[in-house]
Amino acid sequence: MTASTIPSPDSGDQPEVRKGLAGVVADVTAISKVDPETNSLLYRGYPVQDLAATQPFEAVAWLLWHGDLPTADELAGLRAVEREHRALTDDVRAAIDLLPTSAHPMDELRTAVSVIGAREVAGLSALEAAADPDETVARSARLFGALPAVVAYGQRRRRGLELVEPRDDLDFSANFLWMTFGTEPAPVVVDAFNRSMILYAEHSFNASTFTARVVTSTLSDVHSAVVAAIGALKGPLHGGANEAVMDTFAEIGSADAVPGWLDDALASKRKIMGFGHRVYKRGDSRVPTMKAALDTLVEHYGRADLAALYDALEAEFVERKGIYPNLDYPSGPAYHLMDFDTPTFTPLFVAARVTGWTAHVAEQQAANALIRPLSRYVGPERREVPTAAES
Ligand SMILES: CC(=O)SCCNC(=O)CCNC(=O)[C@H](O)C(C)(C)COP(=O)(O)OP(=O)(O)OC[C@H]1O[C@@H](n2cnc3c(N)ncnc32)[C@H](O)[C@@H]1OP(=O)(O)O
Ligand SMILES: O=C([O-])CC(=O)C(=O)O
Repeated sequence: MTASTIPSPDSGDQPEVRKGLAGVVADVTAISKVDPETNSLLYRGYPVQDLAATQPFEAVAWLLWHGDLPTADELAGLRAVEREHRALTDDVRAAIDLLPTSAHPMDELRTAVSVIGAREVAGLSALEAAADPDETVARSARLFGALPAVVAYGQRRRRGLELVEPRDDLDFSANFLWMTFGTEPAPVVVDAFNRSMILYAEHSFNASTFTARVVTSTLSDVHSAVVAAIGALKGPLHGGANEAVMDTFAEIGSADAVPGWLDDALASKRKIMGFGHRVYKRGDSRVPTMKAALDTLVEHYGRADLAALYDALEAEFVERKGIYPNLDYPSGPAYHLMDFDTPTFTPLFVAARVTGWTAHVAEQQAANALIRPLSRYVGPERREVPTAAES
């Protein structure tokens, strides 16, 4: 919209307000295609379920940033950068240690990214710090390498355990689990975790990605965009729902308690976390793949009771409301079975989504326009400030 087409507040024109920007196409993207009609999700043209079945997460990170799957040399190069940044640095550890152990892990992670970002661009003006898309991708690869140690250390700190140093012989997913638990993870767990990372990596103009693009559009830098995106993802209507799913399961207790619990929840108009989606109205394209990964974990850990609760809530809620699970529904219990603490689930989402966010930051930088929508004013008409005598 050019300045001349902006409706004047006095003209009587009433521009349509799309609450929540629902249905608004805000820009183009070549990174992912979310298609609710075919219930599909493509990353740079590749079906996400095929990537999850065949690729290590590092290769998908490369794909999102560069547009194609990496050659063997490119993958080795990214892995070298990722490994170089795996260890928790002293400044980040000191910043985390300043926070109470009762701080939410998303707040820890947000703080850590702030510290890393300040270090990355120290000495640069704000304009210099913004950088170009290539430098943004380079910084993003370093950040991608650094985040697992923050998540792992946070959980260990809350459990009163010592830091575990990274291992160079493990890939991203296996090393993430190693640093968190200090034991060699079973292949079935690594595989489920790797799939979850790939499924969580990217989803077009969701709220946190759009937040990152808004920040980028002012010519701010990639770490500032990621800090803001972490704030957006924390909310239970978005990434925070994976934690909320597990809280719901804990509240319900067992499969046979589902109908009564749901009667009460719906009577009090509660939102059932892990269900519903702004774009998908007939089911989330990623759920079957994540549910299959969850099934392997249920089998591995012998937790048929959890699977029964999962199935019972899904069946009952879909039958009553016709609203389907989103990705947070299977990933919450999957992370629970892996022994992550519930508040750590959304930071795991961040460790994955940082790849998508930063790919969008680079895309926004390459064809930038300041993001600044309009609002329709509904407050009082112009009035006079009372004089001292009148007030
Ligand atoms: C990875 C992700 O970020 S996926 C999303 C994770 N978030 C959640 O799981 C939170 C629970 N879900 C929700 O709150 C919603 O479904 C959202 C926010 C994800 C999508 O919301 P919107 O597209 O804005 O739809 P909206 O919230 O208006 O829902 C439409 C109707 O369905 C109902 N509805 C939607 N989801 C749910 C739910 N999970 N539980 C109960 N009712 C629901 C709404 O109450 C509303 O009913 P109404 O028309 O009678 O008022
Ligand atoms: O697309 C959305 O609105 C939310 C979502 O599923 C995601 O970010 O993965």
